[in-house]
Amino acid sequence: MAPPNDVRVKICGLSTPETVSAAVDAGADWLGFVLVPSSPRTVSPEQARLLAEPARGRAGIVALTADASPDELAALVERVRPDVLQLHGRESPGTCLFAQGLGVEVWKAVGVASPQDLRRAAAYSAACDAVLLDARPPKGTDRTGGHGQAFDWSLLEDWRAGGPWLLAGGLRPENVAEALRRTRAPAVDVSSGVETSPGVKDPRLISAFMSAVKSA
Ligand SMILES: O=C(O)c1ccccc1NCC(=O)[C@H](O)[C@H](O)COP(=O)(O)O
Repeated sequence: MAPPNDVRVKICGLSTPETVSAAVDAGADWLGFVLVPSSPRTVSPEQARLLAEPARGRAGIVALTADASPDELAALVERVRPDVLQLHGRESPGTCLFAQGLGVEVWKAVGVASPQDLRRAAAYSAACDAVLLDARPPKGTDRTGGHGQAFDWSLLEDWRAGGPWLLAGGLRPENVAEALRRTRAPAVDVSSGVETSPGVKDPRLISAFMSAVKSA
């Protein structure tokens, strides 16, 4: 059997103590809390902080927001005390730099559907700590992530990242090994693929996803 690899994993959209604990026990590197009101996974800053508390020091705490103002970002950092702010809207590189000044790591999500999107992602590398490549949201929705849809991984075949990055979008226990083989991603992010319905995480799927990554 091949030795476990060092691909890192973020489980996103956690909203119960049981699934936080399942993710930590399965070896997740980061736990994501969605602070976007239109999401089926949304939690308040206070809920995120309470849910994260038992996991601090065992996994990185990621607070996810979209198109928040500078004041809102500062309040969110104060109230949740995350290790990472994931900006999942139309934030500029300038906003990423501002968020870094709040004393947290900043990850910028970029929707990918074309080589041009990858060039856009490169423009963020100097302004944030990591870029998260995700599928673009389906037309007609203003929710920018968590749709369980993959983008065309062949776009990444000749792509060279300008810095740390994560692969997201439509990953599941059944397809994550293929995604890793085709994209050589150093880290992956999953939400819908470890749920039984939107917003309802399943500890068994979390464990299956982690095993699929580690044995890829
Ligand atoms: O998850 C959400 O509901 C969400 C809402 C608004 C903005 C971003 C959101 N999620 C961002 C994530 O990091 C997801 O994990 C990522 O989009 C992958 O989701 P999925 O394809 O469902 O695995």
